[in-house]
Amino acid sequence: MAHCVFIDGAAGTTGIEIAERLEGREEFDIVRLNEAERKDRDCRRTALNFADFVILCLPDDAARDAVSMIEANSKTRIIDASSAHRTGSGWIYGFPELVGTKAVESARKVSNPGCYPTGFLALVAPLVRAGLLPRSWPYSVHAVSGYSGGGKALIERFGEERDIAFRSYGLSLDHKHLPEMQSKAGLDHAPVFSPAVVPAMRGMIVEVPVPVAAMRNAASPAVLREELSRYYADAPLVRVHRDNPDELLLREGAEATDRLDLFVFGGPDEKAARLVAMLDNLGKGASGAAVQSLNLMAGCDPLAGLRI
Ligand SMILES: NC(=O)C1=CN([C@@H]2O[C@H](COP(=O)(O)OP(=O)(O)OC[C@H]3O[C@@H](n4cnc5c(N)ncnc54)[C@H](OP(=O)(O)O)[C@@H]3O)[C@@H](O)[C@H]2O)C=CC1
Ligand SMILES: CC(=O)N[C@@H](CCC(=O)OP(=O)(O)O)C(=O)O
Repeated sequence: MAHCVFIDGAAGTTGIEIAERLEGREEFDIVRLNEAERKDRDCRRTALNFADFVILCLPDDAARDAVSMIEANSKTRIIDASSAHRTGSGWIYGFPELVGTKAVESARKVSNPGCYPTGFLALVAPLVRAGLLPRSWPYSVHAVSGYSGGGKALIERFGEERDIAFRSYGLSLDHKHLPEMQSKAGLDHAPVFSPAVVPAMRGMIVEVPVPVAAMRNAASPAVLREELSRYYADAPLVRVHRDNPDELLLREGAEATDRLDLFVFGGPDEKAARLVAMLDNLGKGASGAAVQSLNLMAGCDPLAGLRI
């Protein structure tokens, strides 16, 4: 029998992309609310408690409210795309490559990782765990994202202000992704995070500079690359590149992808490295990750509906 799935926030950027990935899949029946119902709490409450799986594609407060509407003894299992529960207890962090597929398969409540943390953690967490990068280093993260990362509001803004070439933000140094980056990588300090948006619909580049020669207990770039290759050898969505390109490009009209590409660039003297992740903020950074977790929770082909 098909599993019943309710996407709360189905009219938003992430929700639409999840529905596209589930289109035509026989394993799932999608519960749909019409325009008049989709923000009605009673209609949502009914759907939230009726569905086998609920995927929350809502702002944080609305996601918390949705969770509060699910009855304690309900059979409903939850995937929350918002940042409301990422470091919350009782929630499994929906990054199977880092937490293990089994943890996601059996979870009742999964919190989808943030888009920037997906890139940061994919690079740093396995290396810190392996003792090849120190926990105590004050890391920094530089990242650029396509404007769909900011949902409908930012898509609309970039549609109107066509002269924005680069938007640096997070300038108060309290970006909501910091707790997740620190805790899931097991770091002593939150990184200094410099996010920016460029006039491309989707895609992102997340970079962590590591001055290995100046760090205690840090391995060479070649060893870091080797460890990432080993760690992700059986991860079908993640590719660790051995042959580094001369440049990395985000393209305005980039196709959707659920892949995560990782690079370790090292200088000729191997004294420093640039760890770089490229991904689609709406792919492995949001909707693709939600479908990946749903596949595991529902016992389906782990790659069904994903674009790799
Ligand atoms: N965009 C991205 O790349 C990523 C997004 N996320 C997270 O996913 C979540 C959704 O983001 P995104 O899709 O980009 O945002 P959007 O703003 O594009 O979509 C949010 C949707 O939620 C609806 N909504 C808001 N409040 C309620 C409510 N109380 N009840 C029902 N529906 C409601 C909105 O309705 P309306 O259409 O009327 O405004 C909208 O359709 C957010 O928490 C975001 O941070 C996570 C990773 C990446
Ligand atoms: C470009 C842009 O605005 N990006 C969003 C993050 C998108 C994301 O990962 O969202 P959540 O963590 O909220 O789920 C931001 O910086 O707030």
